[in-house]
Amino acid sequence: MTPAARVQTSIELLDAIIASAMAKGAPADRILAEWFRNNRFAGSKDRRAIRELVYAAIRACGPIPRTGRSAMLRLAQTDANIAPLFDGSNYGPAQIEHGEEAAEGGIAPRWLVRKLAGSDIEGPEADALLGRAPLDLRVNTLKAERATLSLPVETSHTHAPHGLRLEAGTQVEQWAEWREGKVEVQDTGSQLACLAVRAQPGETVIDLCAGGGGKTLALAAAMDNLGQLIASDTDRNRLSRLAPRAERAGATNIETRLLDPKREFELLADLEGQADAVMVDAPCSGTGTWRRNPEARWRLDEGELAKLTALQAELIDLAARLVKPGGRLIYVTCSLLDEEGAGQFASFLGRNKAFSAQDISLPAGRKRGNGIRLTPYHEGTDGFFIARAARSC
Ligand SMILES: C[S@@+](CC[C@H](N)C(=O)[O-])C[C@H]1O[C@@H](n2cnc3c(N)ncnc32)[C@H](O)[C@@H]1O
Repeated sequence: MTPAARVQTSIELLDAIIASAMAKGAPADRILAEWFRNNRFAGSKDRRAIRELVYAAIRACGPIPRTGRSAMLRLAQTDANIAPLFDGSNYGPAQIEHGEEAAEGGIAPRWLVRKLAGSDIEGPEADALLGRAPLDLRVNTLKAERATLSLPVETSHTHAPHGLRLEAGTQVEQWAEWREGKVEVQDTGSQLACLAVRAQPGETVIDLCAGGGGKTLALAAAMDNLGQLIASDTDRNRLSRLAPRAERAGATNIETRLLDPKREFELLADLEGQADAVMVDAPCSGTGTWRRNPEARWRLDEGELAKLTALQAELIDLAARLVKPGGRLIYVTCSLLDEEGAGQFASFLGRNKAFSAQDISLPAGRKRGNGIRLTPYHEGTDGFFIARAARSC
């Protein structure tokens, strides 16, 4: 493909991504993967260039752009190589018309920029939300040790005790060490969140919103496969990904429970007041993970955010019912908005006097409210709020 044809293809893909974001449909990476699958004429260099262009254009626009072309024009304002490719050639984009408008730049839609600023995420903190995420691994201590594991590429240690960092884009899934379950792909922030659980061998631990089980696997390793680890979620697809991952990781103490939305407690009733620890890795706006999903900024609106904060409150209250006297509740969110993090947790403590916040000391992070905040700018991780509370005996 010519460079101009790559730009035109990226514009068309951006149109599809914008439409999908407005309809809350497939995410950008799925739209790209499908296009690459259906258009085999695009070689690996084309695919890499198109992916770069699409994501750079998404990052360059704050509010949702009207069209893919206006998004690409916005990118052209910051990258001088792009405007000359609007050359009107056969497969290239039409020439730029005089006065043709580019999409608006910025970090996010304005209402969200205001909310982030209200949570002290502005300036370089806000800019870093749209940076490029590195690739982090967690060494699975059920099968290997960080100190002795040898891997095909150079890695550096992260703040997490079993964390390794390597160049983004490395195809770790092709390594024998990955297939053998010695390493898992997991952001250092997620690893630190699991550390805050302090899961011990022999305990009863519940990962209430386990999703595909990224954190469950870290908890199984911390428990050395001893004790009861319950992974629950309302999403059948996500939860079903856990079994093959657990098998590869050699994690043998996990029980999955698929919950019914609004009737979550029914399937957990036998655990009422029984758990040593319950982690709520709550569904959230994901403002801390925009480095990986920059178009997620365009999917969120104030109504959606209000629904999420209400659900988070319900899930913390549900978790509290499962914690035994003397046990602990760990609240985690990959959002940097206080209403989903420090504020949400403070409200929980306010309405539930049996719980008191515990100081958590993690190898990285700064105090925020009753918990710890991690940000891409300061800690180089995804953005997280992590807090722990103990139930009185
Ligand atoms: C932040 S994600 C969890 C990520 C996961 N813990 C991991 O480390 O990969 C939040 C999860 O909450 C789940 N969820 C949403 N509503 C829920 C509910 N009512 N009860 C339990 N889980 C819910 C979502 O399906 C999603 O998997």
